Amino acid sequence: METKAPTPRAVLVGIQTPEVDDIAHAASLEELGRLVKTLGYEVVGEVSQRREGTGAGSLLGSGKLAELAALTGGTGEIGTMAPKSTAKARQRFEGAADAPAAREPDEEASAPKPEFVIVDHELSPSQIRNLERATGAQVLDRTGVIVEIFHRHANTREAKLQVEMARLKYVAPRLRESSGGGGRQQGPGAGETTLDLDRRKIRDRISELKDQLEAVQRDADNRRSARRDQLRVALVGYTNAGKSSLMRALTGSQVLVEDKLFATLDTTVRILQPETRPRVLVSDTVGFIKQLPHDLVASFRSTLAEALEASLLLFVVDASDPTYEAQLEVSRSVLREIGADAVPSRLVLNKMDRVDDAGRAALAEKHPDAIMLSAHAPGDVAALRETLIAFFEAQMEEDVLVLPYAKQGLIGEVYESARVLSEDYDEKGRVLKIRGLPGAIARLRRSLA
Ligand SMILES: Nc1nc2c(ncn2[C@@H]2O[C@H](COP(=O)(O)OP(=O)(O)OP(=O)(O)O)[C@@H](O)[C@H]2O)c(=O)[nH]1
Ligand SMILES: [Mg+2]
Repeated sequence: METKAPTPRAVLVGIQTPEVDDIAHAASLEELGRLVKTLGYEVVGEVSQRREGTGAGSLLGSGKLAELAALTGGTGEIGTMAPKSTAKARQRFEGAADAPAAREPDEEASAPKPEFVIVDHELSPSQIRNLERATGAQVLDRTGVIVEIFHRHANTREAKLQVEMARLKYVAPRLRESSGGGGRQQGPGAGETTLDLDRRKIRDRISELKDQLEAVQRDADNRRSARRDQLRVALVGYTNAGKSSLMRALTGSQVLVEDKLFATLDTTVRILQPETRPRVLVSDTVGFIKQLPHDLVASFRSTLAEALEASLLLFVVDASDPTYEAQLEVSRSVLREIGADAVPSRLVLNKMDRVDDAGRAALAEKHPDAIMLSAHAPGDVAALRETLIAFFEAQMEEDVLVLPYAKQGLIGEVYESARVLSEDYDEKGRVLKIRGLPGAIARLRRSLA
């Protein structure tokens, strides 16, 4: 009989810095917990502390560190390499404002100690080392968790290459001498430590990955440019906002919907249903999250390119989430970073079925131009479809094209990219009155010339 590997257990650690309010701090830890669950770990405890910053060598004050170590079965000591503790004034702020642990660990005597400490901030390699010494557990930071999720769930070749690259870039500075290693290499490359060697291997692999990625991305760019001038809407927004749910409802496609962070890691493109002429393409994209590691932003390239080339962005927001504004700001800033803020956009306040009347009124006042809906309400989705169609209709122009008899093969392309209002024949060829986006009409003219 096969026995299932036990679920790894993890303790979460969060620092509440002075600029973060209680709601945001709790939401951040809750989100971290969901990320950790996505990794398949069980969260068994939480240690939280108010501090001026997250830069201290051991992250936590000594008391909190001891509390954490008690949970994981560590010594609470980081040894001689630990930097000195904080200044007096800072200790006073921290001491006064110490938050109690939000969740108590399992008291079951027989329960195994958690093997992981997961910290809600980006840690330096030395902070990770210090925390591992003190807790005896393996330490991961938020970035590490996100990189790991992407690593496990990436599907397409492009996503896999990008994630491997992001992962290596994350791992390289955190490499340390293995306990047996640290000696000098013999033979070629002598004088290099094993650590240097590992780092060099990683550098080589990264440049190899870069080449492969460029090739894959050229293909993707070609596929995208074939879709240029088509009517394209991209669903963008924070993870778990309901983008894939809307995608399903709008296109009748079976994309994955899950109450899980980062359910979608690849971009999908489907046709708006019932189909229009010309048809509207809808893209579902990977969700954003706060403190997205920079190298992973690059790995969102396909999603972002999809967004950049869309005619319209729908910013999907979970309006029932108390921190929705911060989430919206995260999505906006990622898109701003790549210049997609020039693309016309509409705010979509989703999950309105979970918002009460007072909340609805407040949202309507704050975002008068937003589309409020529930992806689960067919009437709402039909109204959104009409809104999309009207958006494109307003940008379309009418024109007359002549399709020479020698180029009748192109008739399919005309019907694909524009709406044909009438067809006539004269001595030059087929005369088509069409309605479509100016870009699409210009492209048709070029291929007919
Ligand atoms: N109550 C309610 N739940 C919704 C609504 N839209 C989506 N959900 C739920 O929210 C969860 C996340 O939905 P998804 O569509 O997977 O969200 P997503 O934005 O694609 O998430 P990622 O792919 O992880 O970025 C699922 O459990 C959905 O059933 C809605 O309008 N109302
Ligand atoms: Mg999704």
